[in-house]
Amino acid sequence: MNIDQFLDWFNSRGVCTENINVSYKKDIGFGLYSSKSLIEKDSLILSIPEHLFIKPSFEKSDLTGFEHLIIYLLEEKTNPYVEFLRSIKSIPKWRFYPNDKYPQQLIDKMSKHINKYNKSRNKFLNYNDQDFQWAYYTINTRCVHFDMNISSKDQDDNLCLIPYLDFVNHSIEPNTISKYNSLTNSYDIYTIKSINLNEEITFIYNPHSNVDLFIEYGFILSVNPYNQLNIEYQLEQILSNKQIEIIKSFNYWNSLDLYSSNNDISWTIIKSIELTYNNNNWSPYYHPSYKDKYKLYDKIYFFLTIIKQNIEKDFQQWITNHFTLEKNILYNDFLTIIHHTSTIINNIFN
Ligand SMILES: C[S@@+](CC[C@H](N)C(=O)[O-])C[C@H]1O[C@@H](n2cnc3c(N)ncnc32)[C@H](O)[C@@H]1O
Repeated sequence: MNIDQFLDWFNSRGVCTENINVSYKKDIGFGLYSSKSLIEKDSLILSIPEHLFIKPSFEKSDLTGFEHLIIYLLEEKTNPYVEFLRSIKSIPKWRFYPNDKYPQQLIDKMSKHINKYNKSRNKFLNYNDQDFQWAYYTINTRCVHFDMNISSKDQDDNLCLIPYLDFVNHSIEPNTISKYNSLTNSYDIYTIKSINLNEEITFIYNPHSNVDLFIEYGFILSVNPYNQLNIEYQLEQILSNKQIEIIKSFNYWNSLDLYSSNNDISWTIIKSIELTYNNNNWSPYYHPSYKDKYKLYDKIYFFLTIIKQNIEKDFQQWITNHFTLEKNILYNDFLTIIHHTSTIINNIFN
């Protein structure tokens, strides 16, 4: 089914789309664009009624809501929206190149992603790989959060697919927000800026870093304030197993990320680094002693130097014909975070 047939069907459902055009662009795929000369800020531009949502059925209790939606896509043969979705490619590009020597920062998250994928894949062995991949990634890249009013608060149970709303692309400087309206039982899009003719309508999916966007959706942004650098495996290199156990026992082995826009460095990271030189008087609760201030400063600085060297090495090894642009952007993202963190450290200690 092509886009015009889908839009004919969708328009026959009675949704008002007079403010909006659907267009296709090479790098971003389909998207929604303003068809009015000017749409004012705070306008309701699209309202999709709940009866058009595709929600998980929860017929089988061993499946998550996400997996129920996969079954729906695989089994549904008459819904024109599902027919149309079959023509859209949603599989992130890196899944086609498993032999690239990706940097550790990507590998850690890719492994988590693949583990989750395989867990679902093993529950659906009666479908072939190609169909399953299509259904899995269609849900993964297009569903939205929706409170199903069930006891489970797991995000994989509280989601749905919303035809047409799923044409909206992601931006970190969006011109709309979308939310469920429980008075009208519809998912609504409101402008948060005025929008000119032909301007793309965007919202922010989530404050995703470029690594997350690359892995989950297959694209990255040239500028992204939500970038982060996970330093778990780097900390594992400077801490002994016993020290890691201590950190974990206080529930500090989490939020081990450096950020490109935060103006602080996380307490759990400071405490982890302090432990490398202060085994005897270390306490999880108190600030590092003032007299050791410069020691801590030196250790953090040294640690940042090691992280930088590891990243440089990792990216040199990532020889790729498929991701030249992504490689450059991600490399610069990480160096920017390290530089930003150095500046924070300087401000804290000097
Ligand atoms: C919810 S769909 C949006 C509609 C989609 N473009 C389409 O062709 O149907 C999400 C997918 O759109 C693409 N996308 C969304 N925002 C993007 C962006 N800022 N840059 C590049 N691709 C984007 C990615 O392929 C992502 O997996």
